[in-house]
Amino acid sequence: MTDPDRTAPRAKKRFGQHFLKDRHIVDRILDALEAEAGEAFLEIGPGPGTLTIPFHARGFPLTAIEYDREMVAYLRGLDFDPPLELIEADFMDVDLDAFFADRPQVKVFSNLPYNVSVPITARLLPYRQQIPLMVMMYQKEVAERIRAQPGTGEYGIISVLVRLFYRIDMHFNVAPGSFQPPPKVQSQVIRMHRLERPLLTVGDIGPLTCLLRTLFGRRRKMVTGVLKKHGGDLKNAGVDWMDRGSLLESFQNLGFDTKVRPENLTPEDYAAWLCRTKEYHERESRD
Ligand SMILES: C[S@@+](CC[C@H](N)C(=O)[O-])C[C@H]1O[C@@H](n2cnc3c(N)ncnc32)[C@H](O)[C@@H]1O
Repeated sequence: MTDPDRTAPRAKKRFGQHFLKDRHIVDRILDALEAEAGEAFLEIGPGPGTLTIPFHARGFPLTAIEYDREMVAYLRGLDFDPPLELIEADFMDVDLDAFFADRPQVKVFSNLPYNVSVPITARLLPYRQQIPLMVMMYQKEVAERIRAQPGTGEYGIISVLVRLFYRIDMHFNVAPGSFQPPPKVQSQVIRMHRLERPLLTVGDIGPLTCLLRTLFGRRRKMVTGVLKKHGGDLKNAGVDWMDRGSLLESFQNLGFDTKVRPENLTPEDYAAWLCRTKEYHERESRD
């Protein structure tokens, strides 16, 4: 389907463009999607179509969102049959409520622009019910943060948020030489499979993120101390039940060590804590 007369635009630094040139890595990413008939797919940042063209050739419905107008024009000039649905936009501005309203289940893949890889990932999480699987390439350190174990220096907000809803069941490293131009950093692809039963069953990402920001902003301090001192910040969380008193009461009630630090609580601990906090608040408001 490619038009041999057309030359892809040159990579631009400001869009984080490092194009995959290693066909073996391209195939590994596309195979990791475990695409099946009837499924729909979203690619973020197709660039010149490195992943897009071979994936489209596999015959699955694909939507791609690309910010760089020049890349969009280039892709539009290629003869995709059936046509590729291409949205020219900054992914961070796309109306995802509208996008996912029309598409009940969409597998997502991307060789992410590294400067916005975490915000893009965080922006997808509220739509997890529509996203059964993601295969994403990150700067290696970022992928390792997402995969990090509690108690380690890498473990943080994005590790908790992703793993409340997804199981990371596959990862592999990609060397700078697999890209054109080569980035200065190592890369890593991770596959995230949605959990059949999400760990978090109350509230949503917004309030939880507010709590995690308050805590991980002082990750070496004790959770109880941080809450006593900065729990007032949670007014901005947007839910009435996540108040300092309910959080402290349920924390104690769950039997967590009062000396524990934010980085020592697992995603399961955070989920249980939030659930108990909501129950506690509701009981208090009723009585
Ligand atoms: C690392 S390149 C990957 C290109 C191609 N998919 C590949 O694997 O070779 C990242 C792509 O994301 C695009 N991009 C950067 N920021 C974006 C944003 N905010 N929204 C959508 N696309 C973006 C870039 O223009 C670029 O095409």
